[in-house]
Amino acid sequence: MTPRHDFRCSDNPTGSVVAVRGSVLDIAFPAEALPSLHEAVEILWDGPERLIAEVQLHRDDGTVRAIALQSTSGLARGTSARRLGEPLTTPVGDAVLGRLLDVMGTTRDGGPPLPADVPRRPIHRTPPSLADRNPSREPFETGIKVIDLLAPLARGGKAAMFGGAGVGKTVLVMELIRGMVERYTGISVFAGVGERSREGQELWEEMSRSGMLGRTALIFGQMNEPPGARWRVGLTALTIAEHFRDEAHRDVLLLMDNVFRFVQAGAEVSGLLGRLPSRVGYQPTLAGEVAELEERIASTYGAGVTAIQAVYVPADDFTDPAVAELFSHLDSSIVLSRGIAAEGLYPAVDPLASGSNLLDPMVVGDEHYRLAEEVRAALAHYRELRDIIALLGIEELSAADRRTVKRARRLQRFLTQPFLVTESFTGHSGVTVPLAETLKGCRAILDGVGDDWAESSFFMTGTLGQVLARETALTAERGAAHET
Ligand SMILES: Nc1ncnc2c1ncn2[C@@H]1O[C@H](COP(=O)(O)OP(=O)(O)OP(=O)(O)O)[C@@H](O)[C@H]1O
Repeated sequence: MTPRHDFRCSDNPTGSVVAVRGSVLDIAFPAEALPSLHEAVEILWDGPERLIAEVQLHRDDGTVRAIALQSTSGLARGTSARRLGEPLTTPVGDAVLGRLLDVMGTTRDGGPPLPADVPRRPIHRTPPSLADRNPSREPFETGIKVIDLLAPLARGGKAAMFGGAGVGKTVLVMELIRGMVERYTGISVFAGVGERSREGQELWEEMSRSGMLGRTALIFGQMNEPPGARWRVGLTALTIAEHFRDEAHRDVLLLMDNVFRFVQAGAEVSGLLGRLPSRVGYQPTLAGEVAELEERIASTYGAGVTAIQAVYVPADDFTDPAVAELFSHLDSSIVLSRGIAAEGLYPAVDPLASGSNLLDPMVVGDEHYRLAEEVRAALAHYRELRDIIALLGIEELSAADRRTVKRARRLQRFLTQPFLVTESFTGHSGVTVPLAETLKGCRAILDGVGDDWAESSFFMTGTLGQVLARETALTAERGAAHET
């Protein structure tokens, strides 16, 4: 059998397309020159753009089955194909900063093409060995209260936002970009996987407005592109991030929206390749494909890759195999809840379902750890009491339970926060809150400091000081109304 990564091909012999089924091509080659798995093959056609396919399986001694990365519309049987002798490659290095690229590394921002001598790297690589990985984890402060308190992100770690349609994943990822990239001195790489194509353009414009574009590379394979492009675009972005980590020793912030679309594209490819589906119709290779991507997102002793990913949860079903598979690779999981979003409590982070490996007294310290536990306990108790309140009314609760409800509701509201990226449609100016202020505020609420303050004073604001300022203004307003 041909070795998996033997890409030698001395004379680049040509083959011929023998079957075309959408994105899947069967290509015949001379038996002694059969391309290796993952090798790129160029289809020599006169179509609108260069057509590259990646070899996925060997059908027999003389035929490979490959997945095209561009549209194959108009491609006829008998068209010639040429081995490229290497896997798909992407341009890397400083030249890609400030540019919007597709899965092949072609510029899509309307600007000039990249210089011809820009270095390129294959998109398939093995992850760093365990000995080369840096296991140290320090918290990465985001300025978003509920995340810093209950699901702290790790510098050089992996985090994901999970949620069904329209619960605020993209808004949260955008807010993290706004809040973090400004303070962060490293490089950012944004991978747009299978989402709306206008989002790419908007992000590019937003980044150039805020002056962050010079430190960012944007790689897009959106929902209008063929499954091959959506499937491989994550690896392209990751390869660019790895180059900055390994060659320039610079910290990289890798943002991916949306990783579920990567799994979905893999399922489409698997079906097209003729593999039998597995659980819930997913590809039988689901776990391997997710691991191939996630295991490469790693920090080495030279520099770290901090990854923030958005994960769409189909039909709000957290037991979905793709979602469950992704959960197992993360340091921090931020779960967004439809119920909380429906109450207007944004960011709609579920405090009980979200968590982080960093929430350990050895990492965040005793005080933070205990406070997070107390906040969770109060919110969990309130959740239990809600049914009783709905049936019998709050008066039926004991005095202690009524106090818990009062404080839990204030905590819930205190953990909401107006975002910088939503200023234009909510009318609230965005705030970021230092962790120390978040801890101080939660401690005070748990100790009953705000028991007599109006709930609305805690809603969509920043520090406890800002809550108090609102409360004071409200009291003054009430006093004035009373006098007239
Ligand atoms: N923090 C927030 N503050 C105010 N409104 C918000 C916030 N987050 C989300 N929303 C509201 O929810 C809508 C959907 O958010 P968003 O596009 O981020 O969802 P999503 O989970 O990415 O959805 P999809 O899966 O459809 O891409 C926003 O347009 C906005 O109206």
